[in-house]
Amino acid sequence: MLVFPNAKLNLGLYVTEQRPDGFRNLESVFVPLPWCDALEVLQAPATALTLSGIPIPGEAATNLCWRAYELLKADFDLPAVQMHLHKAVPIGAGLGGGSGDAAFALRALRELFDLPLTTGQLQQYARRLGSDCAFFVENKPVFAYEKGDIFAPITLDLTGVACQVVYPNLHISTAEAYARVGTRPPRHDLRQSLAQPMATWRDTVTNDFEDALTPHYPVLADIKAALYAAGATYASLSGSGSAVYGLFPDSELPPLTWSSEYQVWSGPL
Ligand SMILES: C[C@@](CO)(OP(=O)(O)O)[C@H](O)COP(=O)(O)OP(=O)(O)OC[C@H]1O[C@@H](n2ccc(N)nc2=O)[C@H](O)[C@@H]1O
Ligand SMILES: Nc1ncnc2c1ncn2[C@@H]1O[C@H](COP(=O)(O)OP(=O)(O)O)[C@@H](O)[C@H]1O
Repeated sequence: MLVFPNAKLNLGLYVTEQRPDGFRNLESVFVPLPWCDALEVLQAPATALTLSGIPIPGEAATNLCWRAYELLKADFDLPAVQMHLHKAVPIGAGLGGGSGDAAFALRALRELFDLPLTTGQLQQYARRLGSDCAFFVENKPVFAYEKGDIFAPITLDLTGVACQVVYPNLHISTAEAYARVGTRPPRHDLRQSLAQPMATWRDTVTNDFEDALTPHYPVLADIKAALYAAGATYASLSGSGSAVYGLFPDSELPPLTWSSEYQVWSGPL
């Protein structure tokens, strides 16, 4: 079975409270971003994971695809599988690339072996692999809260919106980003703000990580300014960075030229 785990973007992100379990409560809107890895899962005589594309730090057994398999194997009599992951989504980018791989591995294993798991049950497994992993089970725009793993529906019309995502070859780990950010009450009602015309989002749809990280990584502000200068209606850091994206509602992407060291994805949302 061949699947294409996509990434995500955050439209606004408020880090609101410290939790007793050490995590933070947040509020954000997650939307699927069609920048994809490729993952093949086949029944095989012995379990193995092979990798290509962007190098992923750590042993195969720490890879989120492997951990997804181990998680289900603990509860179901799964046969051995051969998995191959081709990595294209940058890591440490705030694009949830690893989380997407994990959730798509869970989904592929459920389908391949006909596991009797509801969407809610699969989301519970996904939550054990990472806070934003459960989002990729349904993979549709949601308002996310608590650890970013509880969802409420949101209506968001992004038809005709073109997007450019710029990864400045800068790995910011999620743990580092959370260590640098404080907590504060939400600055706006995100769902209300996103219901207004996109031209108003610049002032109301903000990401707390952007304020916390930009003083340490000025390149983030430079990319955002370049996207606005090129005509973006809205631009922001995604998640805990370091990818910055611009939205262009008339489907027209600007002829922007970025450093050859950057990775850039452009297309409709
Ligand atoms: C910031 C967000 C926003 O969408 O995404 P990314 O930018 O990483 O894609 C998420 O909260 C990232 O979720 P995820 O990447 O799954 O994080 P996890 O593996 O669960 O946690 C990594 C570390 O981040 C911190 N963490 C994570 C989530 C949360 N709600 N509070 C936290 O404090 C903890 O220090 C934790 O040890
Ligand atoms: N399949 C995978 N793809 C990407 N990162 C993975 C994967 N498996 C484990 N990881 C680990 O997860 C971390 C990054 O996850 P990722 O979701 O890409 O981060 P971010 O959302 O911040 O860009 C890295 O420490 C990486 O080693």
